Amino acid sequence: MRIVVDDNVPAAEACFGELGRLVRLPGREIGLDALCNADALVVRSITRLDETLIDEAMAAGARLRFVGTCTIGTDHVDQEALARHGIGFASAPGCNAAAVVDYVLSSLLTLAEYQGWRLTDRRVGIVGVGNVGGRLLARLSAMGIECLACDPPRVDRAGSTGIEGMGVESTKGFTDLDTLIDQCDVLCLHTPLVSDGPHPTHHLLDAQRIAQLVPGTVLLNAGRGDCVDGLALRSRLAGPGDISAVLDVWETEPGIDGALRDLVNLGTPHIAGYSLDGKLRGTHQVYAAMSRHLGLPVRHSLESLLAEPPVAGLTLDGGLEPEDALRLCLRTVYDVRRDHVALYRESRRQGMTSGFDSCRAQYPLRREFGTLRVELRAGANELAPMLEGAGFRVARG
Ligand SMILES: NC(=O)c1ccc[n+]([C@@H]2O[C@H](COP(=O)([O-])OP(=O)(O)OC[C@H]3O[C@@H](n4cnc5c(N)ncnc54)[C@H](O)[C@@H]3O)[C@@H](O)[C@H]2O)c1
Ligand SMILES: O=C(O)[C@H](O)[C@H](O)COP(=O)(O)O
Repeated sequence: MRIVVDDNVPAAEACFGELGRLVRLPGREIGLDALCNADALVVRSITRLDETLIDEAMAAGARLRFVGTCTIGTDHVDQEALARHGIGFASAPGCNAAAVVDYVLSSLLTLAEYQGWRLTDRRVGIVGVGNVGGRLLARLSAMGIECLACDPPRVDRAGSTGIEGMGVESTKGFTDLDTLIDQCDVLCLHTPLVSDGPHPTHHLLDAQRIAQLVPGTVLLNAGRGDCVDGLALRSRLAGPGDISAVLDVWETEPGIDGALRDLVNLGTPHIAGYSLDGKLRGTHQVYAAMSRHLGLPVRHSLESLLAEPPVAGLTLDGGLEPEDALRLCLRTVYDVRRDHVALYRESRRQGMTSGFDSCRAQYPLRREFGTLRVELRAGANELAPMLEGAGFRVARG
């Protein structure tokens, strides 16, 4: 069995090695030739598997039996075409959701510091309340931050406008996007890219909605680049310049708009979910699904793949403002400024496309907030709710 695996999938040898012979390829080079010579494919979001490519490969006699994407997003794979050819498919729902929430908190706390405001004084609107948005809602609410949420497909599915079952009380309930735009200081987009149906997300934030953003709003997109009209955002930032923007995802990745990159407050190369924990969860979820598809046992546990974090603990004494303490803890684990600087440096040095991709290919080790144990001395116990809410493991003094 020949398994073609994206270069950027960690621990593939440990997981898939016993299922077949591995061939590593850069994700953007997995095309017709690879499909025609593989029994299974393990990809990430940069490999486009559309209907034409799948049909062409199968018409050319491909023996492909299984495709797995070690990512949450699935808009790069035509699942109907795979099913039509009897090819098994699995993605990795939720695998890197915790890392995306870490990214959002790191970004917002950084902007708050630079611009002189406190996150606890802001109302946050969350668009798309699934694995990522739901975790963000839970963490922000536990930190005492007021949130509004918008997720029309979820409301359709639940048949109500409430927030039942989300375990969150400080949130008033689900509402529509225009209310979020009108009433929130921060707008976080965590929607998949959906082109059709009753709730499409392509240019969900179009020119009209971008014009409606209240001055002072922070717009953060860590869903898919096409959910925001990049040209309209560029005009708003270049013109009045009265809003802030954090972009992890961009239209036309990896060849992103350099003018927009220069205008956003924080710009990163689609790495919000790039914790080692998140990537290994993705690998393991696909490995487990492929094993089941082949009728084989799942021999390796996720825990066996994860090493100890480089910094496991931190001790805090009293006297720190809660948001300063939070910044200190989160920067011990992950500091978004590193990725922002890397994108600017590498895209200037190598050009936009290569710079964007090289930051992702050579991504440094990053762990999740949940790997850090924060020990509080007696006088610092008041910090516990904020730090626990943000996702750290806290031991009170
Ligand atoms: N930047 C990154 O590194 C990164 C990492 C992980 C995921 N993502 C992206 O984030 C997306 C969301 O991830 P998730 O794990 O939460 O997915 P999910 O499927 O668990 O949740 C997505 C939610 O968005 C909602 N939604 C769909 N259309 C909507 C609309 N028009 N308006 C409002 N809400 C809508 C869905 O009902 C669902 O509840 C993924 O599809 C992926 O594209 C990006
Ligand atoms: O959908 C996802 O899981 C993320 O967007 C993913 O982390 C992006 O990383 P890539 O697949 O591009 O390596």
